[in-house]
Amino acid sequence: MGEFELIRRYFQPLAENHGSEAVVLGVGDDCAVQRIPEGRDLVFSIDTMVEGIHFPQEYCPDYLGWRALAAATSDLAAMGAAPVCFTLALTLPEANEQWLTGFARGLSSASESFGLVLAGGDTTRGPLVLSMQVHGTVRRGEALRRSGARAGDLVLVSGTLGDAGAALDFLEEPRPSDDMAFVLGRYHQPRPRLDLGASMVGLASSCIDISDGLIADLGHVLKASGVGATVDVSKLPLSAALCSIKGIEAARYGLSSGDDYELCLTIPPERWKVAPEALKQQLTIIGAVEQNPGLRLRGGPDAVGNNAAGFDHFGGGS
Ligand SMILES: Nc1ncnc2c1ncn2[C@@H]1O[C@H](COP(=O)(O)OP(=O)(O)OP(=O)(O)O)[C@@H](O)[C@H]1O
Ligand SMILES: Cc1ncc(C[n+]2csc(CCOP(=O)(O)O)c2C)c(N)n1
Ligand SMILES: [Mg+2]
Repeated sequence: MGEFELIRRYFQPLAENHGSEAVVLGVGDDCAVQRIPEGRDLVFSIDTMVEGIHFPQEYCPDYLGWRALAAATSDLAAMGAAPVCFTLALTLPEANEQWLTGFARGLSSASESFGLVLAGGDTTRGPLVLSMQVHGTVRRGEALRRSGARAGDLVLVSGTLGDAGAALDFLEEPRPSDDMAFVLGRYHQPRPRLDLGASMVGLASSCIDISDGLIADLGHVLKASGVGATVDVSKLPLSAALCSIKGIEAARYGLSSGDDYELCLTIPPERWKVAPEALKQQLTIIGAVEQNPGLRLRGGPDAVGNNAAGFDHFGGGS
């Protein structure tokens, strides 16, 4: 099977998954063409996944297709953007039909589930690496940014934290318990918080998605906003499964492990008061923004440290 046959067989069908009026021209030409509606801004981002770094060697291709698109799409959720389309740059060691079938299946269900149509890409031979560029739109000037947090704002997170990080210990488990199966599901099939992000436009003062752990990602918000915060570790939303698997260590996972793709937002208290009940139910208040720079943790077990700098691909060297 040649390069063009591979694209036609496995990826062309995704381009026809669900027509989007915004994609004027998709797979097959030198570029795709996207039309931006009047009064909206284009929001776009690219993320790469490398075998052995972001996913294990010999990883299930169905999960890989889903996870790679979910991780990239989570950045659209963090900006409050509505999803439109994505491009896929895929480097493969070989054209294995069984692998490609699984990968295209996982990618296709993620693309339908998140409402993003495949608009183009690039296919090359080499070590397994994939990059996805996602495109969305948001009302002009209203994209949620990292830089808008102000002293007095509440710090909120969606869902539960630490599950996907805990799953890394069980990726090879032949007979996982129910608790293990729960955290594994959170690692294999993360669900970017697109609806929540879009609903927070005009309400949140800042937003980031948690790909790298709460301490690291909230740290990016605080730095970009020129403020600090105190987080009450006893308020962290932790799943029953994580608590049962990790016990006293659960809070450490909630603070510093990545891959959950939940949102961390800040919001002025007067806006929180009038926020719709349906939004409040998806979020947990974990702390408050302060003038004094830096992140302070209180209310946690003694074992909890504050030094989770996040994953740095070039850190630790000279
Ligand atoms: N090679 C690069 N060239 C230009 N800008 C870059 C490059 N790498 C990263 N950036 C920019 O740096 C900023 C931070 O990137 P980073 O990848 O850490 O954020 P993220 O995608 O939200 O997080 P994650 O990749 O952990 O999901 C982004 O604005 C990104 O566009
Ligand atoms: C097999 C395996 N080992 C470790 C991890 C954890 N991990 C790797 S990179 C990263 C941060 C985001 O990276 P980037 O900044 O490049 O987007 C995280 C949380 C994983 N997901 N899979
Ligand atoms: Mg990135």
